[in-house]
Amino acid sequence: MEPIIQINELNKEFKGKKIVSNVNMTVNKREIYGFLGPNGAGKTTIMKMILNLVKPTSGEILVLNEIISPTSYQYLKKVGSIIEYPVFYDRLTAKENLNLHCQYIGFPHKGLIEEALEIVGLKEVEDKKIHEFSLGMKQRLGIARAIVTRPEILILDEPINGLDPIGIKDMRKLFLLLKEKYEMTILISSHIVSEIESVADTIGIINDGKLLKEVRMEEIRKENTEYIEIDIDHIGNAVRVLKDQLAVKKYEIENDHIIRIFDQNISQSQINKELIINEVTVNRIEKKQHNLEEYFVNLINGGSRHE
Ligand SMILES: Nc1ncnc2c1ncn2[C@@H]1O[C@H](COP(=O)(O)OP(=O)(O)OP(=O)(O)O)[C@@H](O)[C@H]1O
Repeated sequence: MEPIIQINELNKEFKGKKIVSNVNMTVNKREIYGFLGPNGAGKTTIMKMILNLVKPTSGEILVLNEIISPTSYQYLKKVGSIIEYPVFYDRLTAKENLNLHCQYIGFPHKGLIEEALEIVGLKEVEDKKIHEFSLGMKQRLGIARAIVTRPEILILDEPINGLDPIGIKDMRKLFLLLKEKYEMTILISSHIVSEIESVADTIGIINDGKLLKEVRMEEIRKENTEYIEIDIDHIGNAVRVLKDQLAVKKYEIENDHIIRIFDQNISQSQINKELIINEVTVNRIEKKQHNLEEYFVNLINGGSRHE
């Protein structure tokens, strides 16, 4: 894996208030990096620092092996982005908007405009005025604008926010196309796990300006496939039995009566039997599937997982 964005010990303060704290992050070439965190976690601020729109208080950002300084701008030719909501001229058509953008940035290859519209699925409506566009169409046009120069890196701030289920599905397809066919590296922020769970290769989970975890999706899928959830009366006794009699190693205490067991080599019936023998009342025992949503919520809330 080849790092394409590398962030080291990044900090940002606004008027003495820490917004980003000691963030270390690596986005690898040709991956989709899902940047997950609740509203106000600091995602946009970090994206703006990568794009040199906001200056870090301290720390280092490397993009395509170049250390970003306040005067770096050449690298931006290789980076496309949508930060916050994409804005267009409402009375102009989709194509006219992209034409204007290319003139503005001095990009001469007009042929690529048609191609960008084709890629995002807006070729047929290129002559429609923007005020007739839906939110999903505007988001796709934003992406067309961001990819018209064929950047190596695409930075998208909440591109799925507010879209309907079909719009979300189309967007996911588009991300995969851009990664696979056009070999782009994509950094996407979101506060809704399910929006990017299926397309992300890596996720970085951020809360309160701190990167809590950076992990490959395949690891999460492997780690969190199935678990057994038990509802018991006596948490202390149950934990003792699980550890001493069954050598359970990976478990999580959800609350004062629910435990989740992640060890894959211990069966539901073994657990049930051992708890009953040891006089722990089992109210419920069942197999469940862990999903990223729970993983995310658990991390944000500082869950009590034992390994
Ligand atoms: N220019 C600024 N001056 C002061 N505070 C700021 C500024 N920009 C951002 N902040 C604050 O920094 C924090 C992080 O904001 P940021 O927009 O980076 O979060 P986010 O994770 O992108 O959330 P959202 O999805 O709501 O945009 C917020 O508390 C915000 O109010």
